[in-house]
Amino acid sequence: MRLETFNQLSAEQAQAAIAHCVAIPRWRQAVAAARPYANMAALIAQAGALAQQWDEADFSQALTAHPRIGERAAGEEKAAALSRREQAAVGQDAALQQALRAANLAYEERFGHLFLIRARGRSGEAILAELRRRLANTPGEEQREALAQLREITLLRLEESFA
Ligand SMILES: NC(=O)NC1=NC(=O)NC1=O
Repeated sequence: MRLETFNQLSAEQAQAAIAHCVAIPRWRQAVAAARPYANMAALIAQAGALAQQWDEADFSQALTAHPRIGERAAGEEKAAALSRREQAAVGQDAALQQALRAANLAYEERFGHLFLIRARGRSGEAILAELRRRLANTPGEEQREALAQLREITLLRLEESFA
């Protein structure tokens, strides 16, 4: 979609146009309400600033739309298709898949929620290394890192929506 088109949509249509970026309705409403955007830089800047407001509740809500790393997102909606593409780099190596499964479980036991990472541009091995590194975080450190990763995924998806 062109940014000019996005600027002219109704509020509901604009929110629907960015629904695949992140499952946080409050953010989608605020990004749509801040239109019109003069250019992509203004959109990304505003979307990023709004994403800085995300708290633990927003994070939990967003996780419902992200499959575990290494697991294929089910369903045909756009967000699932994006997850599959973002995670394509994880590849099919059985040993790596097994190591990711074990590390994901350890992470979920320690932090009580899914491990989230911006997978785009990362190999499966790099993701596993990050997962193991972050396992050593305190809950506070990990909340900050996980929110930052959610922002990266969201802004990447937003950027390519209007590329
Ligand atoms: N658990 C995850 O990290 N999921 C994901 N990371 C991405 O970059 N896309 C996903 O769906």
